[in-house]
Amino acid sequence: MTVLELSQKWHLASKLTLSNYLEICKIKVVLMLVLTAWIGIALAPDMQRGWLAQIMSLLGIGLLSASAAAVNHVVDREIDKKMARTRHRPIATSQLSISSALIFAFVIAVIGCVLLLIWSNLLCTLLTLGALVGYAVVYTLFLKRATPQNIVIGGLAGAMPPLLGWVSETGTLSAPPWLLVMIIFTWTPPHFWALAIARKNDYQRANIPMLPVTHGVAFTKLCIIAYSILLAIVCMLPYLIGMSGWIYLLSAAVLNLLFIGKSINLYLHQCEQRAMALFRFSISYLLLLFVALFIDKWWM
Ligand code: HEM
Ligand SMILES: CC(C)=CCC/C(C)=C/CC/C(C)=C/COP(=O)(O)OP(=O)(O)O
Repeated sequence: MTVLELSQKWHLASKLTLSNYLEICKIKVVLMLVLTAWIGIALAPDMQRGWLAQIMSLLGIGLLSASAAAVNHVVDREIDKKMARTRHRPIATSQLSISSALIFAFVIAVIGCVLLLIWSNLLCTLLTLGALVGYAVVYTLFLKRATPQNIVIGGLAGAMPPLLGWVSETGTLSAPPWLLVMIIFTWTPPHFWALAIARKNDYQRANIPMLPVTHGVAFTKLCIIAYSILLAIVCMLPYLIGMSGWIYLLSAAVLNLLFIGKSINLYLHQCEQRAMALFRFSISYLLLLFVALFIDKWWM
């Protein structure tokens, strides 16, 4: 083998390893979590910490979220092997060993904690660690396998980042960021159940008690409508307490009308593609809602 061939092989192997590590971090989800944490910082009272401290805090929150995602991949490897959507994952296919994944998760968690301790504060570090344990242990190891309410309760961990961002800035707990947590908390069930309807057979095969498996698709669709209405109500709270203005109110009204409309549409039609479309819409919805919160705060 020539030196050129060897270097090409090494290049390919390292690219593959990097993409495996990125995959177990659930990088797109983590980017969304970091975005919501950033809005938490942007809406908090300005503590004159400067942009470097804010970026480092977001990096810390992102690293701890990625660590939680990596642990989820290790804990769920047997389930992942049984589901069409997840059976190509690096740990499920043994492309990445359990020990490498756990060492990786530990190292990035330690770096994340150090960043948060240096650039934010102890309360933010502890709360972020709490969210990590909430997702990687409480949701993944216990709730996911135990009850169809798994994602309702477990959703709290993923809903925490706006509060984490706010606390990284202020060092104290206060009421306004909890409203943002409540928004993501209420958004999570329709976000996930839409996907669970489309992937019902996967969950059935893996023996995971997701709502469409235990209570049927029609009931799950009704729950999605109920949560989308609740979400619309919760979304009004930032305006009602004077935290956000009319740009946010208008954006939230349009987005929620669309969400409710699409949920009702899903109930009225038996079509797997509509469920996937609602799942994808839920992601754009959250992105646009949080961008609207930001624009509302900084353009007025
Ligand atoms: C317990 C709570 C949650 C559950 C059970 C859940 C479930 C899922 C699942 C199963 C997927 C599909 C992943 C895949 O295709 O491999 C997904 C995708 C996604 N979720 Fe969630 N989710 C939750 C919370 C959140 C939160 C809090 C956020 C952001 C704030 C979020 C953002 C996203 C995004 C951006 C994607 C698309 C990822 C991609 O395209 O690769 N999720 N979610
Ligand atoms: C520190 C902090 C904020 C932690 C939150 C971590 C985090 C990555 C939350 C996202 C929730 C999520 C993607 C759940 C899906 O898990 P699943 O196992 O049901 O989905 P899967 O089958 O795709 O793995």
